[in-house]
Amino acid sequence: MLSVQDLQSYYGRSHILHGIRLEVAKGEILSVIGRNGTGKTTLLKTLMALTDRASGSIHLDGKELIDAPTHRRARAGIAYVPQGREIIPDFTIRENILMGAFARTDGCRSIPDLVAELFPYLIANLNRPGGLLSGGQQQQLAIARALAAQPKLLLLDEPNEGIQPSIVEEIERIIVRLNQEAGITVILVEQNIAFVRQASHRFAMLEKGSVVAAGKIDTLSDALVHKHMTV
Ligand SMILES: Nc1ncnc2c1ncn2[C@@H]1O[C@H](COP(=O)(O)OP(=O)(O)OP(=O)(O)O)[C@@H](O)[C@H]1O
Repeated sequence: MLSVQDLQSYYGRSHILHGIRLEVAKGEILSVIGRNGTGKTTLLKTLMALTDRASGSIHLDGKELIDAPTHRRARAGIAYVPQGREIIPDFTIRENILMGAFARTDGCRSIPDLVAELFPYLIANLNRPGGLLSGGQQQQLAIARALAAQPKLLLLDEPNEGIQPSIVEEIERIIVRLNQEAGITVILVEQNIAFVRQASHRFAMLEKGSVVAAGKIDTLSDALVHKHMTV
């Protein structure tokens, strides 16, 4: 479904990603792991055309997107949940969710059934301002906004960062459900290796902007984790 070849990415003169190669099959969860500062967020941003410059190839279902701006990638079926969530505090929950719907190509600006199924709390509170929600609820809102675009491919950047431990499991369950029940392909940046092992089909380990190990999740050994992730 997604094939990335020789991906280079830059912020100004800083060359951050060096020849990334990735393959993600339809229906998979690919987890991108690695130490802080190795380029995981930059990889997701580059897939969404949000860095200053990039080259290489990003094929989604056979369509080359490397020169496409962000809105065209959204319309091609990629949705992004950024680290820090970036919801608009003064907008209601409904308005925040519907922002995602502008990427739909069928002109429909409604809340999809999947969002209602996964996030009953949000649906019961559609007129509350997004800024009044807890961190975990805001994360749910950011995921709901992305799902309102009815994406094929969802990019999730550390969805459990800064969230109360009691809510983490709920977010994890939602990620697994949207993959297993709705068939949405996911690229997940995640620090929790136990969850990576439980939820993902494949992994890619980054170091200094390059993929240093990748494969089926059962090949993610403790030795690999220790070598590339402990400080
Ligand atoms: N806007 C920017 N301008 C210049 N350099 C940046 C910018 N954003 C990130 N970088 C640099 O790019 C490199 C990769 O950062 P990135 O945030 O992609 O890493 P990461 O693996 O996601 O780390 P973390 O887990 O801390 O989020 C780092 O050296 C960082 O300092």
